Amino acid sequence: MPARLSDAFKSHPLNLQLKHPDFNSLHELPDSYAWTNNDDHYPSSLSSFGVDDSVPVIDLSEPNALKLTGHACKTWGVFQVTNHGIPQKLLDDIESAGKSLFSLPVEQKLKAARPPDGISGYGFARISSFFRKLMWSEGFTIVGSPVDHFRQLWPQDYEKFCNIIEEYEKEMKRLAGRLMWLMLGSLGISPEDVKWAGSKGEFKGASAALQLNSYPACPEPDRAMGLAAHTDSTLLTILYQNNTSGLQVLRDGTGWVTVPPMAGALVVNVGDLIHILSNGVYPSVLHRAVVNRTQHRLSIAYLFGPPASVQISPLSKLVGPSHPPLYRPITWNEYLGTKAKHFNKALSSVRLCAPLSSSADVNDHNSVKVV
Ligand SMILES: C=C1C[C@]23C[C@@]1(O)CC[C@H]2[C@@]12CCC[C@@](C)(C(=O)O1)[C@H]2[C@@H]3C(=O)O
Ligand SMILES: O=C(O)CCC(=O)C(=O)O
Ligand SMILES: [Fe+2]
Repeated sequence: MPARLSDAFKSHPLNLQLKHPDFNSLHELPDSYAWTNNDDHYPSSLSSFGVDDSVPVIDLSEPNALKLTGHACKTWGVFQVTNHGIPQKLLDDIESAGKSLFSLPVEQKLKAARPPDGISGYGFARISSFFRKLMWSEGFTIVGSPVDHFRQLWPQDYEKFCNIIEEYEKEMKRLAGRLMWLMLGSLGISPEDVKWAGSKGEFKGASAALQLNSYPACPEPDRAMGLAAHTDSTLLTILYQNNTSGLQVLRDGTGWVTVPPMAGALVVNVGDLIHILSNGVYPSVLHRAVVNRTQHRLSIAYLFGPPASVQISPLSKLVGPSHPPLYRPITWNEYLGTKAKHFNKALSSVRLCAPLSSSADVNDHNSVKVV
C-alpha cells in the first residue's frame, strides 16, 4: 500500500508533556512563554521599521501573472494573490469555523488532541520541541477526514463544520494546482515534465494538510512569539489570515517584513519541496507569526504537497553540467520525518553539494541555530 501523509510521524513521535493553557485566563506572561534576547529568533529582533519594501501582490486575472509569479518566487518566496476565485463566503465560513473551534473550553479541545505519533488534531505546533520557550498559539491540523475529531468537538453540529472543511479543501486544491503551474511554467516546465502531476497536470494524487492557527491577544506581545521562524515542508502553502497582522517574512538585507492582511487576498509561500524541485532557484521563505496586545488573530494554512510516496528531486530540465542537482530525491513523508528531526536544517541535510553560483540556494537556512 502506498504511504499516506497521516503516517509521516509514526516513527517520529512528539512527546511534549506540556500543559495546554486557557490563554484567556492568563493576564501576565508566564516565564515559560517569555522569550529573551538569548532565544533564537527573539520576537522584536531585526524588524524592518521604515523600510519601503513590500511583499508583491499578484492579480491572477492579469495576463502577466506568470511572469510576476516567477519574479516573486525568485526574489521573495512569498506573495499575495487577488482574483483567485475562492468565494468570499467560503473564507468567511472557514474563519467562523476556526473561531468557533478555538473558543471551545480547553477540556473540550483536548478531546480532539493530536496523538504523539499522529498528524491530525489539536495541540502545540510540532516545532515546539526545538525551543526552550513556548509559543503563544494553539493549532488544529486536519489531514483526511476531520469527522472523528469534529464529532468530539461539536457532537451536535459536526456535519456542518465537516462540510465547510471539505468545500475549502476542494477549492484550495484547485487553486494550488493553478499556482503550481504559474510557478513551474515560469521556470519553463510543462505538465509532461512532471509525471506525478497526472496526464492533464491536475495534481490528482496530491496530498495536503489544513492547519488552523489561533493567536490570542497577549499581555506582553514584545516578549512572546506566536509561531517561531520556520519554512514550510510543502510545495506551496496558501494562507488565509483574518484582519489582524502578525505574519512576517525574513527578507535578505532588510529583516522581518510584515505581510499585511488584505481583505479577500490570500498569501502564498514557497515551500521546501519547490525549493528542491527548482534546484534552489525558488528558495523557500523563512516566516514567523508575532502576536499583539488587543486582537485575537486567526490564520488558516493549506499545506500542499505531492503524493506522499513520490520521490521529489530537482527537475531534469533545470539541471545540467553547469547546474548539478543540489538535492537528493526524497518523498514528502520522508521529508516531514527529516523536518521532525532536524527542523530548519532539514533542507541542508538533503543537500548533495554546494551551489556553483552564489545566487542559487540563498535561503538554505544553514545558519539557523536550533536550540
Ligand atoms: C504537513 C505538515 C506541515 C507541518 C507539519 C504538518 O504535518 C502539518 C502542520 C504543518 C505545520 C504548520 C505550522 C508550522 C509547522 C512548521 C508545524 O509545526 O506544523 C508546519 C509543518 C511544516 O511545514 O513542516
Ligand atoms: O499564522 C501565520 O500567519 C503563519 C502560519 C504558518 O506559518 C503555518 O501554519 O505554517
Ligand atoms: Fe508556515
